[in-house]
Amino acid sequence: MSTAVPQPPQPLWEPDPARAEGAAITRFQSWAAQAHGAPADGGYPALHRWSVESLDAFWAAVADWFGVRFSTPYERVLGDRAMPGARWFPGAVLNYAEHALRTAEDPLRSGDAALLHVDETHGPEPMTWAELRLQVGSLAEALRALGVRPGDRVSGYLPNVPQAVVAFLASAAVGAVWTSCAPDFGAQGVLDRFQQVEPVVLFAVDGYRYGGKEHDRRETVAELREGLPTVRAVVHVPLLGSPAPADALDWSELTSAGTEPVFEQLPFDHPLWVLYSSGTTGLPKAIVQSQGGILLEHFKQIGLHCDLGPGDRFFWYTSTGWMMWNFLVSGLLTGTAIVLYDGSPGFPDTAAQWRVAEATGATVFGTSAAYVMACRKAGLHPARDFDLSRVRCVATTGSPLPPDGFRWLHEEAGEPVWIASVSGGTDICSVLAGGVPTLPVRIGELQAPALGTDLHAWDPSGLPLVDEVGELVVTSPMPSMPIRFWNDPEGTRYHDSYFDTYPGVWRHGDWITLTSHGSVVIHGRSDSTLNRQGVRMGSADIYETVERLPEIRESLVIGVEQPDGGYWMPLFVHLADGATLDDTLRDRVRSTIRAHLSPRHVPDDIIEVPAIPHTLTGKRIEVPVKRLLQGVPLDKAVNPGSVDDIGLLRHYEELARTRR
Ligand SMILES: CC(=O)CC(=O)O
Repeated sequence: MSTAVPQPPQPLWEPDPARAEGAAITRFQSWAAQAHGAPADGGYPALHRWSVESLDAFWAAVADWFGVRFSTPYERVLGDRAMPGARWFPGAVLNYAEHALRTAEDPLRSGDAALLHVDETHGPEPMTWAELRLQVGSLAEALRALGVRPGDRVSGYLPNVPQAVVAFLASAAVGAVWTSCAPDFGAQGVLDRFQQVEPVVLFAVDGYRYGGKEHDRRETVAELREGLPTVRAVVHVPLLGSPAPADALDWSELTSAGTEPVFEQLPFDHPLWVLYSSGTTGLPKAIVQSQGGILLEHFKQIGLHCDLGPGDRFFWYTSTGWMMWNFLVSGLLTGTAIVLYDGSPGFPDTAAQWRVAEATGATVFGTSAAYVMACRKAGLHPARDFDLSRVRCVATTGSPLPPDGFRWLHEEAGEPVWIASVSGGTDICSVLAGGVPTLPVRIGELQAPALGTDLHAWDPSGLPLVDEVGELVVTSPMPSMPIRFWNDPEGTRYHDSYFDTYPGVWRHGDWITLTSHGSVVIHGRSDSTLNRQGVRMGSADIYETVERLPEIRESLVIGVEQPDGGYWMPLFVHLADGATLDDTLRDRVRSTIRAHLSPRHVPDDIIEVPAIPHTLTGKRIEVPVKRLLQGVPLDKAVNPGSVDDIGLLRHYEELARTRR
């Protein structure tokens, strides 16, 4: 039997040695070797090992390297390392927004662009660091005058526009807890989120432009106001130019006083924002991350892994309803200008995002793997048709980038472009594995686990696997892990979301392979969360909406990753007596979902089934159905003893066979 170690596949791309030498991560390693005991040799693998074996030294080094301003110093790096419940930097006091606006204090930089706003009607409109700082300062003062205090929630029903960044930073400056939804969410979707956290202020647009059309949202905003009795003030953001309703405050009046910001000094674990992640049952999880935890995690990820700094322009196509928006805004931490594109990814044509990258001089351009595949399918030639000479990295997320996506980017996105396929999520508002500017890129692989991320692939009994598919686990705490879920006083939902499979160990819910050459391959969700174009959606939302229709007795929605990188999201319906699944009913199902949730929630197919299978405790069976649809045989996909009617599952097994 041969014991030869498998040879890694040939790299698709390797960093230019001079570039690798100058990368922040290389300089960080040399400095940390002197100042914090990091290994001077062994490159990224050695640095990564040290970062997870010496968590305290690593995170102290990150804080030092990025010059984190602790207005009261920390007593220790990790007070308690139990998961959940790790205590980071006890005693430390700071403010996230102060760091995001630091560049404005530099007279040589304050006149540079901090934000570049693009929409479907205009090219880049800059806002300088000085302007951003004063707008944030003015709005923070206005929020205080409205009685907003640290810990109060401030909500935004806003697209990806400068006003959203200003409102978030002003909230963080005051110590309020930010939360946002994109305006393509229907009223019920927003209320399911915001009602959980009881905001005192609502920033809301009158509408937005998307796909060449204006979408008036004033009626939805009225519904939100009705459904949010805790809101004391509504701030009207007139994107479509409509006047403020009589009882709403005017955006420009609150932001034009020219006031220097006052940054509330807050404990490290003070909540910064609430993000939402939809599960399979109940309301979306309301995930709370801390000011200090996000500050350090994003400094590391943006400064070291994305290699972003002053002079860079960071564009990620996102909406305010996805954590990539929060990640994008953190580009400001490293003095980088961020590109806010508020529009359709495919308007006026599929090339839209490349056009934005060209127009803004983006140096790191992030998008979804699905967009890359759409460009490939449309036969685009971005580097031929646009000046992408400034783009040095194209990053993708949302779903694993398929091998053809790597090849296409390598050929069509300009030479030599670094392809960073990254994966993490809302739960940590960051990246667990992805880009490293000093490592080679191999087709279909994420370059490596991120620094400070003790990532492994485990089998069901908790044994580590290499070169085999396992559950993605993180065995040491990370600062951006949730401090808690909102309205989860005992921490039960938080615990059950990540820690019920392997006690004390974070189970992320992805199937991965950790390769023997140190890279990571992601195979998709190991639970049944729907994840379409990077946006996680709860099946529960869809059931709730569809089953309001009298013709639908029960439903089941599944998201299936396809071998070609696509995503198939069928909705199975068990009809009420006498109902027929004809085109009229199909249209009604689609339009109900579109109106109450969003266009993204609309299924690809609606398929009638004789009944929906359940567990013995009455839960709809999603994961086994997904596995059946992926071709796993019935006896491997489900334990028959746990199902109310095993015969129902044969239907899905058969469907998978006929679809192949
Ligand atoms: C970084 C990510 O993992 C983003 C996502 O797909 O949710």
